[in-house]
Amino acid sequence: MLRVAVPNKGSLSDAATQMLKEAGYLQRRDSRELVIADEENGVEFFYLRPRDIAVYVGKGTLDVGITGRDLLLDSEAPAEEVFGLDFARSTFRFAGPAGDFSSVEDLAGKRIATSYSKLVRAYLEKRGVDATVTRLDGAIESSIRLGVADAIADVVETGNTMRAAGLAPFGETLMKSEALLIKRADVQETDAFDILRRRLHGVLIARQYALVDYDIREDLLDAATKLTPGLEAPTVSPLGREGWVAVRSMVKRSETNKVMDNLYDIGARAILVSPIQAARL
Ligand SMILES: Nc1ncnc2c1ncn2[C@@H]1O[C@H](COP(=O)(O)OP(=O)(O)OP(=O)(O)O)[C@@H](O)[C@H]1O
Ligand SMILES: O=P(O)(O)OC[C@H]1O[C@H](OP(=O)(O)OP(=O)(O)O)[C@H](O)[C@@H]1O
Ligand SMILES: [Mg+2]
Repeated sequence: MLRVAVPNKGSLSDAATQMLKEAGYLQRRDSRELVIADEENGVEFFYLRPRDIAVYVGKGTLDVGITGRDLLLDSEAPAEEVFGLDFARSTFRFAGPAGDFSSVEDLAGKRIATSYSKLVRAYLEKRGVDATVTRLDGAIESSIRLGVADAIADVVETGNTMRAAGLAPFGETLMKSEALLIKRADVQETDAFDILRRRLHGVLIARQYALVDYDIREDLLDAATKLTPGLEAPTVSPLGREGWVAVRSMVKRSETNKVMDNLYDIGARAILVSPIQAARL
């Protein structure tokens, strides 16, 4: 059985479970369950702390897992990114009391609190900045007010948490993170792994793309398919109307309205957009 690590708590947990459900896998119903076997698909899911997932996968105890890129780097475990899963997107930034710092060099000799101490130490070393890094578990933004640190390094999504604590980000972004599918470097390329990878990719495609159908005069087909090239090539079918064809293509969901406007402008009609329920490319 393929052994898969799934986050049991925090920002990654619900979205990871939801994605695996959409990919047709059995998921736990009760958050106290630690392991569940999906016999039909030959996969066993282990629910673990997000921070520990790269460690288990790196050591080879588990074959693959879902975790954040920031957590993977901070673990320094020999696990590899397979692909991004397009959720839990965040950046990782230094921040301090507004006006106190303007660049990373200003951190020399200062105290920095973070939950990602290895990632921060590695970055400071690369930049040649000597500072004291203290690892705390969470609510990092409070550490400055409580006198434990001069600056912090933490996950930023909207920036609301930092702003509410009177802190401002400074210096370049240390990294951009999102949830990832990770694997052990030498994981066996079994059928179950290949199917998991393809199914998750299918969920990503179904979420990111929609189908557009429209009718167009044959002489305008080239112009229309330039607007809707699809992933490989659009499907062009005959239409019961002399000189016209029907086209079906995949378009980015975020671009559907713009594409529909542009198609209409060049003469396409009966333009319909529909969601993709599932995909296997
Ligand atoms: N507000 C957020 N928006 C997007 N991603 C986030 C956010 N907070 C944390 N993450 C991402 O979630 C992962 C951290 O997982 P973890 O479970 O430790 O998060 P958490 O939500 O801080 O959990 P906890 O409840 O234990 O504090 C990282 O990859 C991080 O980039
Ligand atoms: O930029 P924002 O949208 O405000 O999101 C970022 C915040 O979210 C996370 O905290 P979380 O809620 O997980 O609390 P924690 O600090 O206890 O981990 C992260 O550690 C930041 O504090
Ligand atoms: Mg947190």
